[in-house]
Amino acid sequence: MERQEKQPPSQSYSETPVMWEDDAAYRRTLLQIILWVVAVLVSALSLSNLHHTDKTVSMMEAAIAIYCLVFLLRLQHTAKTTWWTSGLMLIVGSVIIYGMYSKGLYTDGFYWLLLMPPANMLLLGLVLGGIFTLCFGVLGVAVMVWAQPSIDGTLDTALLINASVSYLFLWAMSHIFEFKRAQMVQRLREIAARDPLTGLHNRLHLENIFQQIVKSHASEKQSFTLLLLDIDHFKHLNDENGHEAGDLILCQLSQRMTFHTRQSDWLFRVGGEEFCILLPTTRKAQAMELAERLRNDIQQLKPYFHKQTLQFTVSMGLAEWPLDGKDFDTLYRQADMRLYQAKARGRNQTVAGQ
Ligand SMILES: Nc1nc2c(ncn2[C@@H]2O[C@H](COP(=O)(O)OP(=O)(O)OP(=O)(O)O)[C@@H](O)[C@H]2O)c(=O)[nH]1
Repeated sequence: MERQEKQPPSQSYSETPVMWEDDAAYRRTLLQIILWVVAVLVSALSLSNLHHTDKTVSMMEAAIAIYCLVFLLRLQHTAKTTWWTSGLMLIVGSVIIYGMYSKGLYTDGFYWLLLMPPANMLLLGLVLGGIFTLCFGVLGVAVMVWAQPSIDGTLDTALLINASVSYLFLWAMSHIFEFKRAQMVQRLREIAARDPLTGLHNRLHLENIFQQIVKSHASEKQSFTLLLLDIDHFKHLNDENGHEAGDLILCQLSQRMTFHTRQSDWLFRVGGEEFCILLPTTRKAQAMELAERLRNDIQQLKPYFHKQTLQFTVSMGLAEWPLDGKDFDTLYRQADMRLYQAKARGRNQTVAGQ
């Protein structure tokens, strides 16, 4: 297979949405709690305002309560939670701003506005949450400057400064919290998806990545190959030279695999001495060339361990999508069967079938 120009790493987790539903699940749970709290709270406020103050605000609060209940019903079924959440924050923010503008609710409105930075960050993340926080902050200050003189004829500069500083402080704190949380989630994702010894991906997301590759290849009518690789007589190597020597072999093999593949290929350690490579846009014939190049290279590899040279070989089985199987289980089983054939035929060889 022709070695392609090095591309920017394609194995970024942000490009693999199916892999990381944990973060979405976190926001979903958070949303569920917040929606219930907001629905109950604004219903109570709506009833209270209906009797005491502004009827428009009361109607707006009732609208928020209804929106929350509809959102709660849709939450488990919609993939567009960001749209729904943005809608919620937009309505809540608008009611707060209107409340601040209408004279009677001026002071209360400001306190409610302070909820915007943490709520936006928690529910919408750094970028979208930041945009919402900025917009409502600017609107809040504008409303204070315009509306305040109309109440008593003067502008309370101290109050305006205090309000702005409090808002900015809360925004900064929420931003740092969300930034650190996102960083930690990313780090945990990387740890969870990698094999600590070789640094390759573990099998946790193999099937997800496979589905992703199928999706992109099906639309462009292209093929790709799944390669299974197993070290020959690894138990014997371990028994003869010790577990540490075995670990060294695993690491050297991983390095050679990385060297012989492109950055767009996916490398997994799927078991003790078993590896899987997904080769996008690669037909079996090309994959066979790569496999043989890799096999010959490994055969000549002589890792040095405790004053002795180690030698090992590998066997491989190939299967091409969609020729040898359309779903993950069928394709993997086919490659595994061919790997088994390679072992049965004497090891140190690749079997690709017809
Ligand atoms: N050093 C080391 N050995 C491991 C690791 N994981 C699994 N193994 C060993 O890998 C060996 C696998 O042995 P087998 O499954 O019998 O396979 P094999 O000896 O390679 O035989 P064939 O595959 O038939 O050629 C076992 O001895 C495991 O203990 C690891 O992380 N490090």
